[in-house]
Order: sequence, then C-alpha cells, then structure tokens
Amino acid sequence: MSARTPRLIITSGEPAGIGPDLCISLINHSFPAELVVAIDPNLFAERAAQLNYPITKLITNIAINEPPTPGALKILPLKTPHPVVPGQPTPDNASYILEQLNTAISGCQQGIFSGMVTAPINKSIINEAGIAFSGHTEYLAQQTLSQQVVMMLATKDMKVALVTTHHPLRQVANLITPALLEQVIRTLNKDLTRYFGLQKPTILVCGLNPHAGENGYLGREELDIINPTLNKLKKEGLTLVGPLPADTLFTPKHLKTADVVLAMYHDQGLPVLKFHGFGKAANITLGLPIIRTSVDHGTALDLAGSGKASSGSLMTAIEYAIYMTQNKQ
Ligand SMILES: NC(=O)C1=CN([C@@H]2O[C@H](COP(=O)(O)OP(=O)(O)OC[C@H]3O[C@@H](n4cnc5c(N)ncnc54)[C@H](O)[C@@H]3O)[C@@H](O)[C@H]2O)C=CC1
Ligand SMILES: NCC(=O)COP(=O)(O)O
Repeated sequence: MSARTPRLIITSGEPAGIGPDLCISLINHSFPAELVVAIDPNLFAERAAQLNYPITKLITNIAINEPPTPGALKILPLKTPHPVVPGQPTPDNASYILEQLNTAISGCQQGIFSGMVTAPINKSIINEAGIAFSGHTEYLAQQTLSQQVVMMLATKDMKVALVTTHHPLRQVANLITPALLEQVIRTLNKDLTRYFGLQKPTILVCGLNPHAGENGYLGREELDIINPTLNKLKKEGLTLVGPLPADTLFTPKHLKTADVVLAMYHDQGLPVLKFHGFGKAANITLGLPIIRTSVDHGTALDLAGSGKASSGSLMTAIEYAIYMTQNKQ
C-alpha cells in the first residue's frame, strides 16, 4: 500500500441514524485517500435518493491488491437483516452494526485498510439486542486485545483525553486507581508522540473533586491517587501538570501551555471540548494496534434522512485518520 495514499474504511454506523447520510455526503468531497464505506448498498441508494444525491454507479470492487486511488469513494457491501426506517432504530439491525465494526477491525489488522473511521451508533439499541456494549472504544479494545486504550477528542487546537469512559458516575471515583491512571498517562504520552509527533507532550491533568480536593477537605483522590502517580511519572521525565481544579484548568491561561488535557471522566472533559468545537472535532482511540477515529456526535435520530446533518465532524475524523497514517512513527 502506498505510504502517501491511505485506504480508509468508514463504518456507516446505526442505519436509522445520520451515519448513512454523512457517508453519502462524502460524494461531494475528495480526500487524499481512498474511502471505503461499509454499508448496505440498498440503504445507501435509498437514503441518497431521499437526500437528492444523484447516484449513477456504486463501486463495490475494492481491488485490495491495487494501490488505493486518491479521491475514490467505494462501497463494502453488507446487508441489513431488517428494513431501515430513518429515525427508528431497531435491535434487529444490531448484528449489521457489529458486522461493520468486525469487518473494519479485521481489515485494518490484515493491512487491507490503513485505518477505520466510525459513524455513530446507538449503544442502547445494541444492548437491547442482548449484546453488552458500552461504546466503540471499549469494543475495539476488547476485539484487538488491547491492554489500555484512551479516548481523546480533538479539534484543530484542543485535545481532551479521558481517564474513564462510559461508566455510571456513581462508579467513577472507585475506578480511578493508581494503576489505571498510570496506564492511561503512559498510553496518552506514547501515542501523542507516535501519531502526532509530540516528542515530550505537556499533559495537563484535572483533579477529580471540586478545587482538586481542596487539600483533602473536599475529597482525597488527589492526595492519595493522582499526586503520587503524577510524581512517579514525572520522575521518569514525563511532562505532567496537575492535578489542577478542572473548572479553572479549562481557561486560556492554562490551555495555551498544554498539548492535551486529561480529564478524569466523560462529562468533566467532553462538554468543554464540545462547547469549544462541536461538529468540528474527532474522537480518536489511542492505545489500539490500529488507527481509529470517529465523529464527535451521536446518531442524531431527529435528523436522519432530513439533509440537515452536518458532516463537519466526519470530515475532521477522516482528516485526522489520514494525518495519523501519514505521520505514524
Ligand atoms: N461515536 C458514537 O458512536 C457516538 C454515539 N452516541 C450515541 O448517540 C445516541 C444519541 O446521543 P445524543 O446524546 O442524543 O447525541 P447526538 O449527538 O446524537 O445529538 C445531540 C444533538 O446534536 C444534534 N446533532 C448531532 N449530530 C449532528 C450533526 N452531525 N449535525 C447537526 N446536528 C447534530 C442532534 O440533532 C441533537 O440535537 C446515543 O445512543 C449515544 O450513545 C453519542 C456520541 C458518540
Ligand atoms: N462521547 C463519546 C462517545 O460516546 C463515543 O464513544 P465511542 O462509541 O467512540 O466509544
């Protein structure tokens, strides 16, 4: 495969959501990559007609032994077991969603694809089908036998990574252990160098409690867990700042010094990132043996088939995947 032209697989996600719409909108864009969309061709054609996209021909021959064609958009055909109604997801199509992911993962592992970009899925629908599923991040970690993955959302000028991902808030404090924090920071540090060329990234670390625990009077996790872990890693030469109170960490004075912010939990870090750049950020999974980026939003069932969904985040996710394949060290 050419080092300069990646072949990326795009999983179209929940068929009743906006994933298919966003994949269809790729017709109007050209990337320095070959894009292969994992989707039911009938769904692609039906939704394209609904959105008034003229489709003359779908290319389903991926020609994996040929070099990728820059700017090409191809289809990897799969079949939805159940009819798709925009805005109305059904657990009967959960197997189709997982088939997309499994096809993408194995294709990346075999070197057919340089990386995968995922459109959104609805976690609860997959669970309704009787399949325990908390997110792409955790599923990819499990399927690739990865020891520690890290969810990081990135716009062009801000990166926020998470120590914990999709857990009930009640469980979060107990999940933050020295071992987890150490592994997350090591993975983050390593992959910021590996994929983004940051040789010694500055990582700004949030406290867990208000005011970073106020010297133990508002919670002890900073004193007992976060500080000792940061000190251990700082002695090894990592550039870590914190734990800082999360409310004031997210201000320009601190952010301008940081390559990435490490938040302790999902809704500590992501609302700030999304306020800053919803619709133009990518979700990147670090710590995997393959490259995976994703959109920053969900299935937006209210917009499926309406033509009102913005493809900005999918564009950013594809751009980041291309960047990562080309800058990987
Ligand atoms: N990468 C993924 O697979 C993700 C999946 N989800 C899933 O999505 C489902 C719905 O989650 P919500 O919290 O409702 O978030 P959501 O992102 O689907 O929707 C939140 C609001 O943003 C709007 N919106 C979302 N994407 C948009 C786009 N591209 N253009 C214009 N407007 C857009 C929606 O219309 C809605 O008003 C959940 O099941 C959740 O698990 C959520 C985040 C990421
Ligand atoms: N808020 C991010 C999100 O829910 C996406 O998670 P994942 O499916 O990429 O793990």
